Amino acid sequence: MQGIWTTDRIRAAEERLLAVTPEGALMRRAAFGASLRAADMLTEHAGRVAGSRVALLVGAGNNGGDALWAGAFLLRRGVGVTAVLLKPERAHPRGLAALRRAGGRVVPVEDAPQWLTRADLVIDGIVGISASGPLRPQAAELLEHVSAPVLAIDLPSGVDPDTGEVAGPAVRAACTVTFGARKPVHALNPGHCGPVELVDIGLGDELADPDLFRLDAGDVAAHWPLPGPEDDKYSQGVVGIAAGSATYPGAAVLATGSAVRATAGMVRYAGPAADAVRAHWPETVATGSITDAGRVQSWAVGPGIGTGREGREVLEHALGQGVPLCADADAITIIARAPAVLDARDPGTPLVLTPHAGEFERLTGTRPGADRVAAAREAAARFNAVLLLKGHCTIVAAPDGRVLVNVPRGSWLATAGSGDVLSGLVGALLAAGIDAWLAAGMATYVHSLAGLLAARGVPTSASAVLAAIPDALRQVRSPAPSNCG
Ligand SMILES: NC(=O)C1=CN([C@@H]2O[C@H](COP(=O)(O)OP(=O)(O)OC[C@H]3O[C@@H](n4cnc5c(N)ncnc54)[C@H](O)[C@@H]3O)[C@@H](O)[C@H]2O)[C@@H](O)CC1
Ligand SMILES: Nc1ncnc2c1ncn2[C@@H]1O[C@H](COP(=O)(O)OP(=O)(O)O)[C@@H](O)[C@H]1O
Ligand SMILES: [K+]
Repeated sequence: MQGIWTTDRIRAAEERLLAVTPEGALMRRAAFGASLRAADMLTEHAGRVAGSRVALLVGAGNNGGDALWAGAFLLRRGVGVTAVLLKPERAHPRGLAALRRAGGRVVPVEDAPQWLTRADLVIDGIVGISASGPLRPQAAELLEHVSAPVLAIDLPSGVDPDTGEVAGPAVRAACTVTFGARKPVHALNPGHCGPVELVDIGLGDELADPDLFRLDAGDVAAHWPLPGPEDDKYSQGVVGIAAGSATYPGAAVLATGSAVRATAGMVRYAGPAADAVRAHWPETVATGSITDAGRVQSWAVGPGIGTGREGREVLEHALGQGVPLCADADAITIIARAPAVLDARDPGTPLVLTPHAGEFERLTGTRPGADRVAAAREAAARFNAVLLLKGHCTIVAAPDGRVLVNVPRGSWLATAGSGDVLSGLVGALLAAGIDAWLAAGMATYVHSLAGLLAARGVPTSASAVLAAIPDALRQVRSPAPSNCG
């Protein structure tokens, strides 16, 4: 698992490390890493390093210092570097001296447009982890003149470091180079960060447990249930799906199908769409009513069941079975309207709730807001459930405070029915006995990878996402190497 630390924690760790490191050493380490990345970008976008032109946007803090030092390193490689100082009197003194020594040009903000429009690459050192609020007007105006690719130092300026919120003009980076540890913004706003490269500055020993996690392919591969020599169809966990209706059988077909694709264990379906489910997935055991469904090790309940009395009875019955349960879609609305339905649950039995923002509001009374991690964490504690908050970046919070963030692979899953596919995946993993927080995270990871593989660059559908689950699992089990992102 990748760890992610909030800026308070990073700052505290940096202070401890700074106290035992020669002055300026950390910044030079960080800036040297940034200059290597900048050189790669110049090769990629301008076809050369020596002879290319870089503009630095330099704010008043250490983030600006990083940019100045990176500029000094690039000058040594024959790059023409111009620094635009937003607050000349507060520019990092050592960084500025290094840039000048190396032959860099320094210009005031008024002259910036001509240098920005000519640049092959812009380095954003406006603000880093100490950013507060939207960009100040002077910095915001400068961004209007940027057309070259941007390398963000530590994080894209204008994006909140801890929540990823954008409340005004902000840098949209082609790539971000960060130092010491990943910060929440990198997982919560991948669209503004671009691929994120981590430069080691020796912070590791100063960082304790992460605040957030991000799963990688290895985590998913290590825990994904595969049949072993001793297994049979029951031993891997039987998942029950209660979804769909006679009028809307699609949700049932999608949720059941994704459970079928996800694991080798048995899938039971219970509900009014049994005929449609059998027709699509002959390997399922389908019945018309949840009371005849037989034993399962988990339930996924909700997509398309309706929010009336029948839906409520189905949910209550499933909650009363004492097995882990994923409540999605209509099941969430039922809980929101009649929280007493949860009385049927044994509080020790794992529950996963999978709201999108609208369902979250129904459930809790408020929109998730800018700090989606805090919102998901609070709701997880309040409902004593794993709370999977859907969206471009999906947040998975456990009632004990653990949170993971799924960094999406594009927006391909913004298509009708893709949530039904997710609930089948979660249900299947719960049946295999996997910790509910991890199960929800693994399901989300594979769901977004399946979305990418289904789309291959063009709009896709929930059925295609479902069909891509096996390929996603194959890829997870033998991932392509990557050092960025
Ligand atoms: N402390 C360390 O050991 C290291 C720090 N590093 C760099 O230092 C950065 C943090 O530096 P600082 O704590 O000095 O602070 P920053 O450089 O992140 O920002 C502080 C400055 O930005 C201004 N500012 C804040 N919000 C703004 C906004 N919305 N619009 C415009 N200006 C705004 C403030 O007035 C202040 O002058 C990191 O992000 C990283 O880039 C790296 O050099 C690695 C080592
Ligand atoms: N812009 C987006 N980028 C990435 N994933 C998205 C985006 N919009 C939605 N998703 C994902 O697609 C799924 C949609 O689920 P849901 O809202 O329940 O839709 P439906 O009810 O149509 O199935 C969720 O997993 C969500 O995280
Ligand atoms: K920055």
